[in-house]
Amino acid sequence: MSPSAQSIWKDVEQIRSQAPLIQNITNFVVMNNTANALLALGASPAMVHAPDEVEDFIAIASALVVNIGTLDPNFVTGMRLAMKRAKLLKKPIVFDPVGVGATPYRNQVSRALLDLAAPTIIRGNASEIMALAGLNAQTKGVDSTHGSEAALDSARQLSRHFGGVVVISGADDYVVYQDRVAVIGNGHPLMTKVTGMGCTATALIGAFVAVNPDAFQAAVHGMCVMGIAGELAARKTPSPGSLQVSFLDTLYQLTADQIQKTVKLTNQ
Ligand SMILES: Nc1ncnc2c1ncn2[C@@H]1O[C@H](COP(=O)(O)OP(=O)(O)OP(=O)(O)O)[C@@H](O)[C@H]1O
Ligand SMILES: Cc1ncsc1CCO
Ligand SMILES: [Mg+2]
Repeated sequence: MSPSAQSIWKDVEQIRSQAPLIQNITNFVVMNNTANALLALGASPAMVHAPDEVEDFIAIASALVVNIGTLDPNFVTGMRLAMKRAKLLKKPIVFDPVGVGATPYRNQVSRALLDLAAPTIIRGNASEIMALAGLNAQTKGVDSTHGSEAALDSARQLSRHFGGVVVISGADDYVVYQDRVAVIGNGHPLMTKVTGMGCTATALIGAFVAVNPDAFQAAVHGMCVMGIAGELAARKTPSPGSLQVSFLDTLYQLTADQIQKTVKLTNQ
């Protein structure tokens, strides 16, 4: 079934009623933002990265989100253990290759993690998706220097190689799986002035894939809700500090009617 306003709302209701536990191994910059976004959506976040406990924790979690934003060797050990165990236990993995392409360390770690345990869903901006697919893409640290459509071929290639869903975020978001592509036109440019909105999108996808076994749908639903909440929040404020707060409030109060009226989703 193609994703639609109705299927988005069905998953939002599932998340609100089930409050799935989402294990996050994520970066120090966004830990608070993404935990609050998961709570506002209705999920139950836990930021757990110590190598000594990640394997035990994934046993009780419904999905694993791995984000390489503030990478260090201890985090990498935790990521390897958690991803391997998640694979074994058939728990979905969502991977965010923050800043890949910027340094050889990020490239090596990302490729090794993907080879160790192929994620269910990968979400990055255009530069990150292109770098991950092996293109020598220009990147400016954690920000993209390309429009999202520039990474479509790379996303298709990654999806074929790892067998999972690939999301390219940006002004338009693309969700790619095999021969399927969905385009989401929601969002607002002010969202790029709040740190970690991409990381937040990845975390929200973690909640959707925890309640929906169709990973393509889950990724589309997560990106739609992200974009809709950002767009509605930006109608209430012109500045990034209050956008961050308004985004959480909007997410918490999101209704089926708002989704229906705001969603800009094209299934290709
Ligand atoms: N120019 C834009 N116009 C409208 N919405 C946008 C724009 N850029 C980003 N967004 C929104 O912000 C979300 C986050 O995407 P973005 O590509 O900026 O992530 P990112 O670069 O990975 O961010 P970060 O690394 O800070 O987490 C997108 O899914 C989209 O909803
Ligand atoms: C700013 C920043 N630096 C490393 S991770 C991160 C959060 C946005 O990706
Ligand atoms: Mg990012």
